[in-house]
Amino acid sequence: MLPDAEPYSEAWLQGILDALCDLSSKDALTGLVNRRSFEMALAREVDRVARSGEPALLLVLDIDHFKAVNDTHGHAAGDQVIRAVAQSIGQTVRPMDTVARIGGEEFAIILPNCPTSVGVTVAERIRQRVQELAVSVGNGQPPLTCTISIGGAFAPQWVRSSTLIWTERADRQLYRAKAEGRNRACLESHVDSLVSAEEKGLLFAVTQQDSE
Ligand SMILES: Nc1nc2c(ncn2[C@@H]2O[C@H](COP(=O)(O)OP(=O)(O)OP(=O)(O)O)[C@@H](O)[C@H]2O)c(=O)[nH]1
Repeated sequence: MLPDAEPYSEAWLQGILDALCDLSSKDALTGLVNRRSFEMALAREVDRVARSGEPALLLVLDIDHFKAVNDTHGHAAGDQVIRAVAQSIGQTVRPMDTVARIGGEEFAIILPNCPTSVGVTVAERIRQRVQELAVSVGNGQPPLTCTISIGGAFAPQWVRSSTLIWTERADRQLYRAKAEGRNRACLESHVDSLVSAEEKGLLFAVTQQDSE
C-alpha cells in the first residue's frame, strides 16, 4: 500500500523505504521476522556470544500434527492457527528476543543473555501458553486448539560456533520432542560458564595483545 503522504515528498519516500524494508525482513502472514532476517540475526548472535561470553539460547518450535488442522478445517483456518501461535509466542518473550517464522508451521526464537534455568522456564511457558489457545476460525466452527513441540540449544560461550551447527543442535532436540510424544520442550543440557569477570577481562586482554 502506498504511504499516506504527498507523493514524492520526503515523508512519502521514507514511507516507501519503510514498506520495502518490511517486505524484505518480515513474514507476510504473521508479521514476524522472516527466515532471511532470522539467519542474519543468528549470525550476529554467534558473534556476540563469542565476544561477550554471555549465554544465548536458540529455540525451534513446530506446531504438532498441523497437516490434520489443514485437512480437517481448511487452509484458511490453518493460517489463523499459525497467526495465533505467532502472536502468543511474541507475547511470551522479551522485546530483545528475535521471534521468526522460518517455515510453514515452524518458528524460531533467539534469546540473547539467557541463562540455562531461564531458558527452560521460557520454553515451558511458551508451550503452555500455546496449549491454552482457543483459536476462533469462524463459520460456526468451535475454536481450535493446538500444541507445539520445542527444541533448544545454547550457544557455546567464548567459542565461535556456526549458525548451521547451532541450528542443527536445536533441531535435534526438536526431533527428540516429537519422538517423545510432542507437546513438550526438550533442551540440550548445558552448564553455564563459570568464567569470572576477572577471567573475562584477561581473555579480552589476551585477544587485544594478539591483534597488536
Ligand atoms: N495453512 C497453512 N498450512 C501450511 C502453511 N505452510 C505449510 N503448511 C502445511 O503444514 C503442514 C505441515 O505438515 P507436516 O510437515 O506433515 O507436519 P505435521 O502434520 O505438523 O506433523 P508433525 O510436525 O510431525 O507433528 C503441511 O500440510 C503443509 O501444507 C501455511 O502457510 N498455511
